[in-house]
Amino acid sequence: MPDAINLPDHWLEGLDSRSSFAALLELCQTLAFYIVDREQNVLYWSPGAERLTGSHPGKTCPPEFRIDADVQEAIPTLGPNGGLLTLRRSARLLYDRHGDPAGGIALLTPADTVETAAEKPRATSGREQNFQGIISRSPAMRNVFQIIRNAAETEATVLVRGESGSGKELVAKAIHDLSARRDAPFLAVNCAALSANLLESELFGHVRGAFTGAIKDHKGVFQRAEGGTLFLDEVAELPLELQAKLLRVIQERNFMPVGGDRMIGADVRIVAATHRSLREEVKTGHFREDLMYRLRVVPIFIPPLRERREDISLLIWHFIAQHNARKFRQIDKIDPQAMRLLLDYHWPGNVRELQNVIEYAFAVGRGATLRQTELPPEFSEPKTIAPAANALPLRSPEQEKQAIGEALRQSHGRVTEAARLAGMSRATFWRKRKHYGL
Ligand SMILES: Nc1ncnc2c1ncn2[C@@H]1O[C@H](COP(=O)(O)OP(=O)(O)OP(=O)(O)O)[C@@H](O)[C@H]1O
Repeated sequence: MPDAINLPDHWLEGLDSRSSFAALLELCQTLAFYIVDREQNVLYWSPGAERLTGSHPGKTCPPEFRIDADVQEAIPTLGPNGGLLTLRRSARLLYDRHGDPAGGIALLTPADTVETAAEKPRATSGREQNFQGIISRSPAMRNVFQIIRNAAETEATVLVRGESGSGKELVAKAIHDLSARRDAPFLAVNCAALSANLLESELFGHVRGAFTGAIKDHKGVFQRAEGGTLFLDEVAELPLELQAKLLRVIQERNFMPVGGDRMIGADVRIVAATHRSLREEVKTGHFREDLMYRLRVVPIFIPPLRERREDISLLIWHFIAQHNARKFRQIDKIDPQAMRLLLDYHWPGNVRELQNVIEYAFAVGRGATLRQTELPPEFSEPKTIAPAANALPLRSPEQEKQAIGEALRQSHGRVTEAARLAGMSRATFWRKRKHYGL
């Protein structure tokens, strides 16, 4: 046991214990520690402890974490990646003012990295885990955060690449919010979601009489985002004729509305995104090479969630906290089997899918514990780990069209929900919907 800490009695007696304790806890949040009461209820589980163990145990202290004596020991527990983790635990009993046991406080450190523990909290400090609303503790994402910070200081065009639901729009928004353009609009357009004509009109606007139905002038997003940032999602889907027009805006900083007769200046920063490799699209003749180079001045790659598994539990608790705040149901514990399934899942729909899974659990379940039975059906099917994409070719085009139509009906046109019902990412859903003319 370490030496006792001797502080002057008269000074200690003059302290307000409540605020002093609160100040101490606040200062130590990045450390992994927790406090239980006499009944072994968890009173406090620090963000550092949540990071280290990958979860919050809820109200009742798991057996391995009980504090009923002053101890220094190694304990095995389930780690953030679902594997077994050995922790070193130093626990102390706490006493009330009558000298009776009132619970305890314990500090946790990874048993095998005690020497480097001093650097660890810095690398995964609370600030780094929530960067402009992007929750992550993975080293790859910390790299992304740094590129966002640097790119935001410039006017460079950014190309974000990542699978559907991996957070590309969040990255674009973060760049906008950190840039000098933050007080001007941030507008997003999904290039896969509209037909070529509608997309042209949405991007560049049209004048009255430009085509049947153009009953009045319409300002496109390039005009409405004046001074701000335009997020062009699924930019690889942009038809070739519109690629030429986009290239012109980037080079000349002006454009012509559909049916117009004068150029309009465009002061807009472009952040584009794609789930495809633009290089491959260039090779197959679907994307202009000159435009690719103009767009990918600063390329940012977001790894899929399955490649940053340390983020899974963090995101689960993040979305649970968001739902808890709505007060319909409070979840403060995840059944270990449910947690194991969540940690092992392949997450083809990335963070959006995880968000939906938590929403599903809140909708179908009750009580303080998230149970296995509250996870969507794909978690009880034997092949949950296989990517959903593998299953798609099993459907004939006719079946697929039917499935998409049915999903749209069931979800009353809510695309995110419909995509989930059809077992596709939202981007794939949009593309296929367009393909089948639904
Ligand atoms: N790291 C993250 N932290 C918190 N929320 C996230 C994170 N990544 C994604 N999300 C949430 O997941 C959802 C999908 O994110 P987003 O729309 O940015 O993905 P995307 O890659 O642009 O998807 P798509 O290509 O389908 O448009 C959003 O609700 C977003 O807030």
